[in-house]
Amino acid sequence: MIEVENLRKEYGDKVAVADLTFTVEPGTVTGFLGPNGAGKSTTMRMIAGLDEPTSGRVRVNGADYRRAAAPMSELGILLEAKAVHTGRSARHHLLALAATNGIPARRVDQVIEMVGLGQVASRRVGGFSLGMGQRLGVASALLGDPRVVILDEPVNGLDPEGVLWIRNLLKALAAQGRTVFVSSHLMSEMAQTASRLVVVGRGQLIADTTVDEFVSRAAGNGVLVRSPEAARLRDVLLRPGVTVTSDAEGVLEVSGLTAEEIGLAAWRAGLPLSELTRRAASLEEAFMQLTHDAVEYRDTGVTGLDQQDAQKQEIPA
Ligand SMILES: Nc1ncnc2c1ncn2[C@@H]1O[C@H](COP(=O)(O)OP(=O)(O)OP(=O)(O)O)[C@@H](O)[C@H]1O
Repeated sequence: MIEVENLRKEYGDKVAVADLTFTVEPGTVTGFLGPNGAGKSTTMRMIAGLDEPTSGRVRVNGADYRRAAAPMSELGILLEAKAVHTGRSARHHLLALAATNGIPARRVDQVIEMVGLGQVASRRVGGFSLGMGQRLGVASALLGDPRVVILDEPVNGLDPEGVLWIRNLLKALAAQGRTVFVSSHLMSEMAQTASRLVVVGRGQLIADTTVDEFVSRAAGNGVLVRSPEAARLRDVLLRPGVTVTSDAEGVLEVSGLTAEEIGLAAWRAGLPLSELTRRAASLEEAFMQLTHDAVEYRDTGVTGLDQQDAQKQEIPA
């Protein structure tokens, strides 16, 4: 379990993380979302004890992680992908890490197999592709068989097979009862991997909830109804708490009623239906709506995530 309490990080005048409080529970994958510069990496680094908070505190498995007797068995972390320039082989890299942390050498072979690097374990890490480097990073994070796993943008630069592999790995780690906390810009990927979300914007908490509840908060959830008697149907459906809009003749967008309730109401009124489709906002739509005010780097007219990502590349590191 990760407990974050009133966590704050200031860099001079800049408040990177503003009094964040949330808990990440074991047994599920929790996604960590937020626009660029929202404070995700800074928060993850503070959880891992790599950055000192300005104030507030973090507990990993109920204790101060930095004082743990065997830190690698408490927490494993994969930070944002960086090229590793080393002449060592993957196996030697992991063996060195294991030796300094009192981890038996046989565990190195286990993690190498687990991440699918068996064929290339004796190759120089400096020549690894980004995907192979990510797998090595995951192997390092899992080396101590940690109860808590934190991964910052683990699917960055991975091909579809690598993305699927990460997704299944994270779910398997959570199913083993571990705490899995993962940041990603890929909303569709997060929707398929995480069941809970912590969403931040400008260093502040926007949501700490399930993926389903987060998506249900967004506008765009409703039922599309097509009927040759749309105007009469609209009168039948309208009541307090129900919204009916129409952009085209014969088509209604209804929110506040389920498809079943609409179908029953139409049948009772003797009105024909030619379509009844439940529409759910995607996680991406929900994210865009609910973090709209918290986007730090925005040009006028920019609304899409892809454009935000493009901007991210323009921001100096
Ligand atoms: N070492 C630092 N010195 C000064 N400012 C920093 C430092 N590290 C981060 N920041 C600032 O703190 C804010 C939060 O950054 P952080 O990298 O944690 O965000 P993020 O949510 O991980 O963003 P991204 O999704 O773009 O990686 C940003 O405005 C960033 O510019």
